Amino acid sequence: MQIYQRLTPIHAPQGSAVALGYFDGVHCGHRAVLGAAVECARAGGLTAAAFTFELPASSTLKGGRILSLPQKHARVASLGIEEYQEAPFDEFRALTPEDFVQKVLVDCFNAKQLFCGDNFTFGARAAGNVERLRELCAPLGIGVHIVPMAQYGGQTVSSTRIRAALEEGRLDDANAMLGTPYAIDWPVVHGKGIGSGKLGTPTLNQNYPAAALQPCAGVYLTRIYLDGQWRPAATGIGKRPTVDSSENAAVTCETFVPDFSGNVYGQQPVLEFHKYFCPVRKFNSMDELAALIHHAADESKAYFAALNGAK
Ligand SMILES: Cc1cc2nc3c(=O)[nH]c(=O)nc-3n(C[C@H](O)[C@H](O)[C@H](O)COP(=O)(O)O)c2cc1C
Ligand SMILES: Nc1ncnc2c1ncn2[C@@H]1O[C@H](COP(=O)(O)OP(=O)(O)OP(=O)(O)O)[C@@H](O)[C@H]1O
Repeated sequence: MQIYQRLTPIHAPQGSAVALGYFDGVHCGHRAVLGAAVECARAGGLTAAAFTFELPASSTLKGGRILSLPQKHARVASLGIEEYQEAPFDEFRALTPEDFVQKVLVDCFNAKQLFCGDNFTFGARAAGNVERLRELCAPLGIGVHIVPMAQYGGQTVSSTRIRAALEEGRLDDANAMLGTPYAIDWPVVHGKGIGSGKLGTPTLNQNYPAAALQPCAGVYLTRIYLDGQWRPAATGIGKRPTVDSSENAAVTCETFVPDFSGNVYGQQPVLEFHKYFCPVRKFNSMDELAALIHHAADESKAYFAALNGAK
């Protein structure tokens, strides 16, 4: 997938089928929109493209990011999108709906077919909606396709609902709406050395950047991609009350990978979250904390053994 970080003409000699939106999480609704653009492009000899944008790290416009950019890109690319435009929001935020259609969709995309959900808005102050998009595109011969809104639990799937589910510890709901497990790939950083020391359970620390959405504190059954294979693991997200009782203790994200030893500092392994296991607690001793970590790791091994056995 070719990624453009500025508003640039893409490679679309026969024109393009373009999916439109922010796509944080690349959830099942987004997949339907992106997938429809890919299908249309393949059937009609067009280039499969997506128009999205990047917000400054400090922006609260859309809430904390569900996925890192590499994770977002990997998921969009896996759906078959060939050309991906991810301009800074400021490059087009002031365009009128008319200018957005001309300068972005016509000049940059050579768009022939557009795909979005019925809540898509565009142009300065989100002045354009899907009816306006249709009005502006009809005289240009550009087709506008509104993809039916994906539902979960009787309500429309949205990035906002997924953020709430992750923050409330409802990982099953978040994963069902995402259509694939929630995952992170933050760089592995050094911890305090307690894990490999007193605790006897070395942990791999992948702490969240400020702009990212942080799921609910807790212990999770996870799997991590290391040295070319998926390995069952157990992850704790929280303030580590057993080892740090200070009020403003940092929240860390630490993963114990049983039967693995290796130096992965600086790498960005993908860590998938499969089950919420239990809350983080203050234990009376390091032995009790170590027992919980081993127990969670055993549960994770059993969970993935059962999952792989069922395939
Ligand atoms: C699966 C798992 C569960 C954890 N649960 C807790 C917990 O309930 N309470 C707690 O204080 N710390 C918990 N932790 C964090 C440990 O305290 C932390 O991994 C340990 O202190 C090592 O820190 P270090 O990486 O800075 O050396 C957990 C860690 C893991 C990997
Ligand atoms: N449930 C859904 N089903 C189908 N398409 C959707 C769904 N949700 C959003 N879309 C469409 O996918 C594209 C990207 O959506 P976008 O990321 O802008 O919003 P969202 O998922 O509704 O999140 P938010 O909660 O931030 O509004 C848009 O075209 C939007 O209309």
